[in-house]
Amino acid sequence: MTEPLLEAEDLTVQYRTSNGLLTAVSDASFTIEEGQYFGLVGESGCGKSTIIKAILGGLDDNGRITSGKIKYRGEEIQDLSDEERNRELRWKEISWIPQGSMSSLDPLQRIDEQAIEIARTHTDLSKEEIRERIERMFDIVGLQKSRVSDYPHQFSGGMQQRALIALALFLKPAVIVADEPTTALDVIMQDQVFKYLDEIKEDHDTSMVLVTHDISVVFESCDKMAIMHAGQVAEVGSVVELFDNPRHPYSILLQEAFPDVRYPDRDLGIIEGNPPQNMGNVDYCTFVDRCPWAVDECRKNSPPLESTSSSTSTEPHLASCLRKEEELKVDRANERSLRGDVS
Ligand SMILES: Nc1ncnc2c1ncn2[C@@H]1O[C@H](COP(=O)(O)OP(=O)(O)OP(=O)(O)O)[C@@H](O)[C@H]1O
Repeated sequence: MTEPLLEAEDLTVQYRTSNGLLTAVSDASFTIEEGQYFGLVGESGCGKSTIIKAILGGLDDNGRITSGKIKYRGEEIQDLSDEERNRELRWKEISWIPQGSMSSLDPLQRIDEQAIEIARTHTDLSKEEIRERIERMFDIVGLQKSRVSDYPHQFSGGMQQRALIALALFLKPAVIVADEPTTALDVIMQDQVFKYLDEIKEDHDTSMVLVTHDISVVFESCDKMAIMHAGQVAEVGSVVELFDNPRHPYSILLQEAFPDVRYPDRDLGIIEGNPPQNMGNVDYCTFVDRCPWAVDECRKNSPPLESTSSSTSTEPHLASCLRKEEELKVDRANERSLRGDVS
């Protein structure tokens, strides 16, 4: 079997805080294959950006991978130095579209100069080819080609974000890591960027890790997804499978909370309570206090992320719940409180 393109294996990340160690990500595992678009979803604070930063080697100074591995094409990358990472991975292999462009563009260099510097370090493209590619990307993200020689400060905030997307994509990287990439853009521009992402996926077998709050974007654009809750991966599998047959209580309640065109008259559920701040090591299910189906056992151990019976040979469907094989049904009569019944 070939190695996955990108893999997180039992990844735990902790931050030092004035209250002690905070576990932002706990034993997270997932794999991304070549040509796969992978969505990472979950409430604010569940650890999505921390995972992205861990993949890119950009954790804040007080953050550390305390256990687990991140592999790229089978090679461990979590301990690479910045220099090794820049030389071997950045831009050409793994390219990053961050949430905000301000800290990512060099304010002292024109965009085309930045493109030339990146491409010269990572490819043997000629100056003309580089210019052609960055101009084509400018066109795609809705910027005038004639502006490739502008400095970042000559663009508006949204235009800077588009210039950054152009830089992140013009070398056709193997994996694009995108943290809410189009949030700052208007709807038409978002659509255009996603259309282009679909196009390069077809043409180059590009993969993507897409972090977003917007689950509908994941349904539209991704093949596979992980749903996170308070540092733990609740469930991971194909988007269709997770939507049609969620196995983790959090995913089941999330599905109830989102509008579904198939059931336009359905009342939407709400997920009561707030996710916990995980201080110290996590040896319990982080959803336990919000879960209508929790049992004592859920407080005693952190449930392993394991295969469910709906896994297929081509796409495992994993969930981290002791009750993942039971038919958990939301009690509709009591839907607002989301007390559940097991049938
Ligand atoms: N530098 C830091 N120091 C201490 N705690 C941090 C730090 N960065 C993140 N955290 C904490 O780690 C947890 C995960 O944060 P993270 O930013 O990864 O979440 P997220 O899912 O990306 O949230 P959002 O969707 O709001 O961006 C949160 O509890 C957050 O407060």
